[in-house]
Amino acid sequence: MAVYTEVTDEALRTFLAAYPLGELVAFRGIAEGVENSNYALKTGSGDFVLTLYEKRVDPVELPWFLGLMEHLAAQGLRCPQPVKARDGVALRELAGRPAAICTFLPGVWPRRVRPAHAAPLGEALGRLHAASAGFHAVRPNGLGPSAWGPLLDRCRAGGDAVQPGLIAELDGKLAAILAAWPATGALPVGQIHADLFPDNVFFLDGPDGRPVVSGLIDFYFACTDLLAYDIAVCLNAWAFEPDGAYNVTRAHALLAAYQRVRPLTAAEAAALPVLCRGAAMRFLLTRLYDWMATPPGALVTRKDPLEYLAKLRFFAAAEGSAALGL
Ligand SMILES: Nc1ncnc2c1ncn2[C@@H]1O[C@H](COP(=O)(O)OP(=O)(O)O)[C@@H](O)[C@H]1O
Ligand SMILES: N[C@@H](CCOP(=O)(O)O)C(=O)O
Repeated sequence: MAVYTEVTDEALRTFLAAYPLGELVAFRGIAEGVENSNYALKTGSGDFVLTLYEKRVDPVELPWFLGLMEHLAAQGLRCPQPVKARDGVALRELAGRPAAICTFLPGVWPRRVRPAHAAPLGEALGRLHAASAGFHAVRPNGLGPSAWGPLLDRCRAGGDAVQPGLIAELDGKLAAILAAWPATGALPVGQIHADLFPDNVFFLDGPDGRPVVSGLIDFYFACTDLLAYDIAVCLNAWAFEPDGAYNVTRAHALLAAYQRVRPLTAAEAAALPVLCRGAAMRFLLTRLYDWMATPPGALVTRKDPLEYLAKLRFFAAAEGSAALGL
């Protein structure tokens, strides 16, 4: 479910009249996604995605997100490119919501991650970081280490009902992560995606049948943070098998392909284990909070926080970066 705001044909036609995109040919709501309302749009000029930004996105931040996507697309990265209306403005309003049209990307996201996805993903992440180097506006990570304590506090009352002993375990693990977190200035910083999960990476089959990245989407958690933290997010999201086992071969392929674009510094390589623990903590906490805050019967499917407890435990026990595939 991800159409929270309905758009009438009439409102859409009036909205589209501001753009040089030709006549509306087809229009349908996209069921996937959780944050915003997305519509697939076909006009005389081609295929587009119309997004109406819902309550969880702060409208003040939208120019930063759209500016980053515009910058990355101009650098040749395959990501949604915001489309400007005739007056040069991409961020507009529709049905009482901030709204924007972006280019539609071909491909599908992998429902089942395979070893062959790892190298193209690593390369795409490296390219994203390289392409973002010229984008200088800063957006602090609202879900970075300083947010984890307050988020854990908000889960304190109900967390142990999800799993007995959970809150005490997270208190201990969070304290250890924060104590080992890299000092400011120790690692390279840049624009990161921060949520590059399989559902945000589209693939097509290349000429040899191997998957090729056809697009990266959903930049609405993007921020200015440690580049290597983005790798840690990807290892969390892509390197585990459905049975919970860490696939070190797949992780190695991801890391090696990334490093062909941007080699890691020695400090980044050494910090990888704590960055992976931090990324596991971040997704565990947001899932735990959503798990407790989402009322029964809500249309959004809740994501399992305990999947990330298992990942956090794995990273806490792993010995060094080599055990993670570096
Ligand atoms: N530029 C795009 N090109 C093609 N499909 C897109 C594009 N943007 C979004 N989508 C589709 O919309 C779905 C939800 O988008 P997403 O940005 O993940 O939403 P949310 O932020 O609400 O989670 C995606 O899974 C994809 O099917
Ligand atoms: N990737 C996060 C949830 C964010 O959802 P998205 O649909 O905006 O990518 C998680 O798995 O917890």
